[in-house]
Amino acid sequence: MAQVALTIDGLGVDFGGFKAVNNVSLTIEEGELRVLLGANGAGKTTLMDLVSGKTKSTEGRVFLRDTEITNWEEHKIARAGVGRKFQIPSVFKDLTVRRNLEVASCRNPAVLANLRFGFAKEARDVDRVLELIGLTEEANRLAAYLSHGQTQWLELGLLITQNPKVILLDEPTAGMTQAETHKTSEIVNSLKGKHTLIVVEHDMAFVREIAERITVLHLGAVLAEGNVEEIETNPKVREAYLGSKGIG
Ligand SMILES: Nc1ncnc2c1ncn2[C@@H]1O[C@H](COP(=O)(O)OP(=O)(O)OP(=O)(O)O)[C@@H](O)[C@H]1O
Repeated sequence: MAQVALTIDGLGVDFGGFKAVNNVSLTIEEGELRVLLGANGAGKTTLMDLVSGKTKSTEGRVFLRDTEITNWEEHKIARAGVGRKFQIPSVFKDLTVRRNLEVASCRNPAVLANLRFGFAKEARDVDRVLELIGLTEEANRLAAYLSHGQTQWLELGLLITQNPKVILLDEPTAGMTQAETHKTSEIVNSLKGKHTLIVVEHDMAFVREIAERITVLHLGAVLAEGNVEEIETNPKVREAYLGSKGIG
């Protein structure tokens, strides 16, 4: 049986009487890619905030593998292995793409340990990530000259380099062109099995390209869980999330 990467158990938050997230339970396995879907205000971002420690929960528990991380400080949760990509990139614009990744890899203690044996492994790690995010040809360009999509991919690369146990991606295709969105789906698909990801996304075309298991949130609670077909044909989902228009 696959090892569990993240367990969310009865998690919730009460904002002065309003439960933005209400008794949510999820189990994410190692190497799994889970999509979180839901209409505006369903509680997706708040759930990510509760997992990453940005917001403190008022009920329930969160475990990273076997370690309970409920309501730890945000930086401590990040250090324990929950990596989060926000829409606003934090790349160093006056460094090259490669240098950005090298700097990120030096923040990773495992890579630092390897430096004792020379830089070969670090360089290999950076090359691997460059390939994963499709920026090998841009390696020596300054990050300032990257397109919006490329900057987002580099940001994802910075996260991957730090090798978190779980990666949280909040609307990774926001503001992207169709071509960039498609390339993002290829990148995300290539991460499957190697990294554990939770992806919050609205764009159904993108979701169809990447999704294995989908959890649908509605009014702060889990409404349904299943594969793309099960979700698209689920009457409760169609009614709650999609109105009469259907998914897409
Ligand atoms: N700090 C807060 N205090 C009070 N209400 C909040 C707070 N943060 C979020 N909410 C409310 O909780 C609900 C869930 O918001 P959330 O941003 O998690 O939804 P979402 O599913 O991510 O939506 P979107 O797709 O629009 O980003 C919303 O009604 C929002 O107004």
